[in-house]
Amino acid sequence: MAAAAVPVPEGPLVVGVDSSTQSTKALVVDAATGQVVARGQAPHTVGGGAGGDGKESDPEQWWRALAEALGQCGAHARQAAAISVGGQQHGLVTLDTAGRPVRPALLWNDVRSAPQRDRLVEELGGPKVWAERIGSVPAPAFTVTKWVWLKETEPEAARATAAVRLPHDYLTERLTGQGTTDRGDASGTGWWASATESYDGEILERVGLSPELLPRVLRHGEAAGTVRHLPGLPLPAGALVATGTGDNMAAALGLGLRPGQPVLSLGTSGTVYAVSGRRPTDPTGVVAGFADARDAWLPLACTLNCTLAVDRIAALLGRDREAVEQGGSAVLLPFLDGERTPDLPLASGLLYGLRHDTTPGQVLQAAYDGAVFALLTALDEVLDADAAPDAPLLLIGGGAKGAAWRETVRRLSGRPVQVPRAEELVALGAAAQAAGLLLGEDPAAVARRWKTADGPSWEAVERDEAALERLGGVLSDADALLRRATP
Ligand SMILES: Nc1ncnc2c1ncn2[C@@H]1O[C@H](COP(=O)(O)OP(=O)(O)O)[C@@H](O)[C@H]1O
Ligand SMILES: O=C(CO)[C@@H](O)[C@H](O)COP(=O)(O)O
Repeated sequence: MAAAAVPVPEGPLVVGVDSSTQSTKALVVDAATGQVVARGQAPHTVGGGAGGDGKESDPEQWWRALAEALGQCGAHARQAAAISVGGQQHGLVTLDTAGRPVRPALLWNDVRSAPQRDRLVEELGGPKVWAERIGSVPAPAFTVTKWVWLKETEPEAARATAAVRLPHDYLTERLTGQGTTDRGDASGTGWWASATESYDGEILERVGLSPELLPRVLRHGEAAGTVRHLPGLPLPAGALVATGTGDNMAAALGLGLRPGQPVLSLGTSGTVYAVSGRRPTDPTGVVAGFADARDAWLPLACTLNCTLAVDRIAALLGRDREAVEQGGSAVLLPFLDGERTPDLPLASGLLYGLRHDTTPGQVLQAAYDGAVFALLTALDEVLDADAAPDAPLLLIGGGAKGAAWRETVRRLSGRPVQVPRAEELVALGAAAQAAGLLLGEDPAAVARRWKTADGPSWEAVERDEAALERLGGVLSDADALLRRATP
């Protein structure tokens, strides 16, 4: 059978980039119709740092991966009129006076700054003060905690730092030559106050970081600049560059979300979020009070252990990731990397409730249950009065392609589930932002016009209360163990 021909593009072409933990994905999209005309993907390496217990990546590798992913898009990328970069949130990129990385970036899922986080939260007056001012009680994911860790652990690297960037800022700056960021990604640093929508001078002073080292925060709809003459990068010089944003904010744009529509994203991180008109200020720290990429808010909860953790358990059991079996009493808390939601940065994985008749497939199902339970518990906190209790959960991220993930979410949430056919929603959101800038349109309206959220849906099933109760019970009874580092 002949391959289906890609229709001739109607409108100008735009590029959307997702620079995430595991890889860079690039899409070339027809701005008029949302048709993806070309795509590329190149992997990243995540290392453990000097002690082996961190999560670090080389920003130069992200840049090379971007060039490779764009290269795979062939001639289409060279015809793009605008581009935007969505990136993994929170990562600390430190640059020297020549704009080169001083050291590898500290990633969002590196929990080594947990002691610095605890101290910082107390020093500023406790969780409530942070929540009111910043919008979030920082987790060790937040950039501010990583900067303090760097100053204490590698003071020479901190001294050599002439600029501090987030992953998407770094890539955008390499495209334009301008140090810029946006309010969405800035809201995950811990030094951008959601109450005033500006950098917080007192926090910056407390952590010894000059505001001059930080990028300018662009407003929604502003341009970051244009693509410089960059030989070797298959993009036309002069193409418009949009602000870019954090990956979750980009996915929210990519879905054209309206307030209160709940999203559950299954990737390296698990996230649950919704757009809201109200600025979040959750003093428990479960809900991060991020800004979205427009002018609203994006209350969000994030877990560290999602698809990679469950895939690891499947590999340990020697099973395909779909080879789950129902039944039994096993409970698995898959906190292989420590955990952020619940706030247990030192935790490791825990398996409980084994019997002679427990099967490997049941243990694998228990890993899915543990990962999804943490997200659904947080979802209740993320959603506010805007949210309809029976609204379908939009399931996105690499895991949304898997039946075991989808069925676990249905069984533990009791909600209808919809899986958008469009797979790369972060990159599509970035493309919608680029198209919005180019055409002078609201990027969320662009995504709605592209019908990015369309896809099959599954009805609600009865919630598996027994499984939820078992998981909740083990989580609270094992609290002391989960707060301890493994010897
Ligand atoms: N067909 C599939 N079924 C289930 N999970 C999948 C499938 N394909 C990819 N994945 C999962 O998707 C994950 C990557 O998701 P993605 O959203 O691309 O991650 P990230 O953006 O965090 O790098 C992988 O860890 C893998 O477990
Ligand atoms: O830390 C968070 C959100 O607060 C993560 O969601 C990161 O933004 C990483 O995303 P992925 O690489 O898993 O997409």
